[in-house]
Amino acid sequence: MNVAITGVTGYAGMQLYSLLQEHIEVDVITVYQHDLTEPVSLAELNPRLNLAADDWAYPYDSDAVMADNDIIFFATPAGITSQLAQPYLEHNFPVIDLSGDFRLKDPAEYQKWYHQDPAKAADLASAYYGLTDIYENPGMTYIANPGCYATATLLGLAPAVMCDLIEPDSIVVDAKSGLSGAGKGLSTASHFSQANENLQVYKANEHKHIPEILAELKKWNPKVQQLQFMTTLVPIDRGIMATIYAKVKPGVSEETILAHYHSLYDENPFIQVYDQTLPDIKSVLATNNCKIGLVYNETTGYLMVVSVIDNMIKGAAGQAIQNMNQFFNFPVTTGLELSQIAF
Ligand SMILES: NC(=O)C1=CN([C@@H]2O[C@H](COP(=O)(O)OP(=O)(O)OC[C@H]3O[C@@H](n4cnc5c(N)ncnc54)[C@H](OP(=O)(O)O)[C@@H]3O)[C@@H](O)[C@H]2O)C=CC1
Ligand SMILES: CC(=O)N[C@@H](CCC(=O)OP(=O)(O)O)C(=O)O
Repeated sequence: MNVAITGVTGYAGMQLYSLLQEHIEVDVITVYQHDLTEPVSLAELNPRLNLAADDWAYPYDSDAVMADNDIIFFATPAGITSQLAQPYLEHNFPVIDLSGDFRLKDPAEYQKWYHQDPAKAADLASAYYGLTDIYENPGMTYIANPGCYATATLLGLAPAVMCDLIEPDSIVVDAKSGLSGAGKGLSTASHFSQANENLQVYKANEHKHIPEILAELKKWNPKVQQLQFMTTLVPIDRGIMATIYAKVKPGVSEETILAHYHSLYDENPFIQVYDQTLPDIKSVLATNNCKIGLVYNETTGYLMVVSVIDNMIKGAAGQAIQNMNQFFNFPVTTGLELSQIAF
């Protein structure tokens, strides 16, 4: 098959390109770039790509994309696909959108959390939220790839919320991310001398993944109406750890909790549940895995869930490929049998 990517000069796009190069169902990857007026050498556009032979990058053109490809991936910032999606939606052409533009269903909510103009309500309604480890795509062509923090948090909470094991108003998430989560652009917070040897809490109660996470939790259990969610920038290249706390419901035992986590995830090749040791970030780096550790505190009645992912893979490019595999009915692990870094 032929795949198109736009945003290959960014972190997520670069990661996606390199994973697609190894995908056995992918014959041709064509890069379309927003600021080109004529084809340029791909090696020149992004010298960091590992190319067997040089290729071309083309000016972005939706007609050319649809004529020559079977699917397009957008690894572009928020506020772009809301402007570019229309032709693909009209033609039911498969899109995997790594940005947040089509994750929320309510345009006003998007405006509130993203501070940008939303896509049309009807277009948002026709997008599918591709949390692939939980949902099966019924064949919808516009796939909104989940956010990185949202993925770690939702996978960590799914059994507890779906099976009504925790008090619905007691969920607190303390999530940490490495710097690649912020993309290639530099800000004061991500400047080396500010980020190195430092921890920075940011976007307190304002993070755009809050409504995304809450929307799914409410679908799973309408009793969940709120979420306390915090994000911290940690001085590592990649990786997310979501440490989640929630009060366990009276009468729910540790064994019951473990049984529900194992029941939802034991058949999933990408998710591992731990009840003795807690997972760390390095153990998922360079993989599409999510490792989930559980600790129950009998004294306080709180469950702590530790959910770790590689933000660039499970949190972005890997999950995007999982969505492509699901859409085209390829085996779920195709192109995603990645070895963790051994150290
Ligand atoms: N980094 C991560 O861990 C994750 C990222 N994402 C999402 O993936 C998307 C890409 O993120 P990331 O790679 O980190 O971001 P980067 O800033 O690193 O890359 C953004 C890419 O989009 C391109 N771009 C910029 N402006 C436009 C435009 N107006 N039209 C089209 N393309 C444009 C950039 O091109 P140029 O070189 O010209 O600037 C670049 O290729 C974002 O929506 C992000 O939220 C999702 C989950 C995790
Ligand atoms: C460290 C860091 O800055 N992380 C980004 C992660 C956002 C992201 O990549 O998610 P989207 O796909 O929803 O944009 C942030 O907190 O905004």
